[in-house]
Amino acid sequence: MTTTETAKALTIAGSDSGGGAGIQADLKTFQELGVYGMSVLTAATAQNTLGVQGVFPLTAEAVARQLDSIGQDLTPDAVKTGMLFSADIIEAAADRIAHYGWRNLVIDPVMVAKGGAPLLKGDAVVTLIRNLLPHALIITPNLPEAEILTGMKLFKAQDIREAARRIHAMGPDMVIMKGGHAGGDLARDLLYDGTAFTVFESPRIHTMATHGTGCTYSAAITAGLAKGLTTTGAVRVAKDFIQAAIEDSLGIGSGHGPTNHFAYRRRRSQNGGELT
Ligand SMILES: Nc1ncnc2c1ncn2[C@@H]1O[C@H](COP(=O)(O)OP(=O)(O)OP(=O)(O)O)[C@@H](O)[C@H]1O
Ligand SMILES: Cc1ncc(CO)c(N)n1
Repeated sequence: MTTTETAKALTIAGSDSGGGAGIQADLKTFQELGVYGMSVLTAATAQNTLGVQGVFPLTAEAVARQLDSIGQDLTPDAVKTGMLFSADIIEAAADRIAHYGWRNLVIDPVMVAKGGAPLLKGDAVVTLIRNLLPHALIITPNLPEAEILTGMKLFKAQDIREAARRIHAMGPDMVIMKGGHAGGDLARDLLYDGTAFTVFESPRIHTMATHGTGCTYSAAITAGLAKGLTTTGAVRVAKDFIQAAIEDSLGIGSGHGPTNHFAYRRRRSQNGGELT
């Protein structure tokens, strides 16, 4: 991106009709961080704060055509993937990402919704590893996803570090092991760049309103990369963004409510700060 251009980010993900996760969370986050958002839809989900009531995937052809429409006219400065659902959609996405040479790829390896509904078919995990991970700048697994990727059980800190090393060996330049699912007073994320570990942590908030935290966090990282931040800078902003979004919850719905995508920008403007 040159300084005169608007930063553009693309999300390749599923729709959450409830608006808290998926494409909707990604586009809201891009917008809040001052980045022009584009979207390639992989599936519609019938979903609310109570759970997932239905999953309706698009064909791989429909995904490939959307990617071509972007690639033939609009070059994203950063790209993220979320719910990809099936092996053939992953193949189409990996093929088009490689074809257009898109950089700054963030993979959120979405597998299961918080209520337990599968968002990735079991037989697609191997395709995700083989076809998509080698193109990634960053992958952001939560602990259950990291367990599926590595076949390990992740209870101890040293095992989480070993899992990060193994996922790094699958191809991404960097791995962020997210700590939302771990216990303890801190929500601690671990960034591994193939050499060293960097810890990003914040006080854990006790709330039901954590629907879409992973989507929002990886979208905020993607927005930062699109604007030309370093990886560490993008993760730092994303951590502040998700912390504010969980803290200032909206009280929407009667189940696991969405996070507050306005919160980070509101706080920045109240403090007289510029957006980073
Ligand atoms: N209760 C919490 N308090 C503070 N931070 C949290 C909390 N839960 C999650 N986070 C942070 O939110 C980000 C996303 O992590 P998480 O592990 O929840 O992702 P996820 O399980 O993929 O989310 P989802 O599947 O709902 O999209 C991480 O930075 C994590 O540390
Ligand atoms: C569409 C969609 N993508 C991702 C998630 C994971 O939070 C979800 N619940 N729904």
